[in-house]
Amino acid sequence: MAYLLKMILESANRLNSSDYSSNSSSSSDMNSSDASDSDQIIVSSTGDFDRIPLDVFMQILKLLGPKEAAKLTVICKSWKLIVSDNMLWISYLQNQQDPWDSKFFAETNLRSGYPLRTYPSRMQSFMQIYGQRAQVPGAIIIDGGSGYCKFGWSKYDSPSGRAATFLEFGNIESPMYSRFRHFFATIYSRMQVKSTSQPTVVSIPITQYGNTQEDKTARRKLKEAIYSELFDMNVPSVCAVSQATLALFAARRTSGILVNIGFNQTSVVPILHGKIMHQVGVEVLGVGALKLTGYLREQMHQRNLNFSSLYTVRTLKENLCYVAIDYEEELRKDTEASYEVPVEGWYTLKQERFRTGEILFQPRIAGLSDKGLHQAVALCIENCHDAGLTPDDSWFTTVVLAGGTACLPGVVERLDKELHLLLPPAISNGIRVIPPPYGADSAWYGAKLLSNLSTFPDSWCIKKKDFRPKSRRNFLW
Ligand SMILES: Nc1ncnc2c1ncn2[C@@H]1O[C@H](COP(=O)(O)OP(=O)(O)OP(=O)(O)O)[C@@H](O)[C@H]1O
Repeated sequence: MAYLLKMILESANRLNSSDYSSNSSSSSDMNSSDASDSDQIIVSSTGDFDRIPLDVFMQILKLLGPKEAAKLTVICKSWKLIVSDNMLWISYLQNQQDPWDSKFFAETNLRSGYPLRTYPSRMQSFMQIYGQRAQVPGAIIIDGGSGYCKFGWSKYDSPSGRAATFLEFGNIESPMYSRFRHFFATIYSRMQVKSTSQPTVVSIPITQYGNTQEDKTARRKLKEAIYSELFDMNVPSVCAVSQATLALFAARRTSGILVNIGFNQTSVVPILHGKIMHQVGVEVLGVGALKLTGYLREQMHQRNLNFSSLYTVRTLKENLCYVAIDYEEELRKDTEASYEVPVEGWYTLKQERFRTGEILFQPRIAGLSDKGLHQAVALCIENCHDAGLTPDDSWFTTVVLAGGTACLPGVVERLDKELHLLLPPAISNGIRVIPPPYGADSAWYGAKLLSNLSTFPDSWCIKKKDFRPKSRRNFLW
């Protein structure tokens, strides 16, 4: 094997250093090569290598790695055909750190930007895609949740920082220019990057849900404010996409119902081909992470369980609480369990463990008048059905959860069960509830998919010179 590798490399190097070398830089080859465009050298075989079975040949190429393999395309047409094999480049992409499924989803569904177009009829070869991805500059990703902001560099595995939005930046749900500026400037400074250095991808909060002209104007202004502020900071190109859409992309879907159990509220968002269907209706519930923490705190007070900060309550919620599949039955069980909170010590919870999450489905337990989560999702599904936007119903039968609270054990199963009970079988049979793809960081990961696309930034970002706000600076906030 080592001998074969050596022979291949030698023959490639010989040819690379001869006449062909002028146009053989590995990355440009990868970008420009196409199985049909090498007319200069027409050789019908790979010479002595013809005797090697193709699968062995492929194994050798896999061992050589993408850089060396790319050089081999200049040897002759036969080599080029073999080396351009999609499966070979797929295997190189699979060997990289990000999950292959997500990369494949992104390259086949998100390459075009809006409007989304699904390939692969006009798909480029994976060799070209590999080369283009290698050259993508990457981006700063900022997902400014109303409770917690997640930020980081798109080429990293996960967000490099998280910050409590309400403590550090004020409430960005009422975004004034100065708040935006302070918010973005703080993040760039935390990341120790210049705003001018990279494109920035920002999640747009799920606000202004309605379909009135006022709602549309408010949404447009919010988006324009984000772009304006970042361009004022000389960010070279900017992409702002809804937090809900990004979370759906993270689940490798472009259509479905995205249920974000957020910090202050829960939003049920119908999305078709990456666009929020405001005309169908976004359902909003006043129950979110903060209410769950508050309700657990109340129950702990009632049982005289002392704690010095809300951090303790939150930690217990995240580590002991769950959602029961059958609430009444759970009340009859012994559900006692303990957890040690650093510094504070051991705590034992009983029914609080499942009563806390139950307010998602029965808000009245905590004195709230909202609909239950399952009722809001069922209503959204029925609205999608009635709207008849597509010939079949498949787009809205996938329900994707997002947000930290959606990580509570049992939420997926309970929602699935309740939806099957509420909806007629004709609709409920196809329903599938999907857990949050990356927990509280789902939107951040959706933005990461966009930022590493072979077509990024051109397909998704706007450059400063192309930005034409309708009402620059003339905003209400
Ligand atoms: N495993 C878990 N179980 C239960 N709750 C969790 C878990 N992980 C995180 N959370 C809760 O999720 C909340 C933060 O959620 P998230 O980061 O999705 O909010 P956000 O993005 O700021 O909200 P929004 O979507 O409204 O902007 C916190 O209250 C945290 O306690």
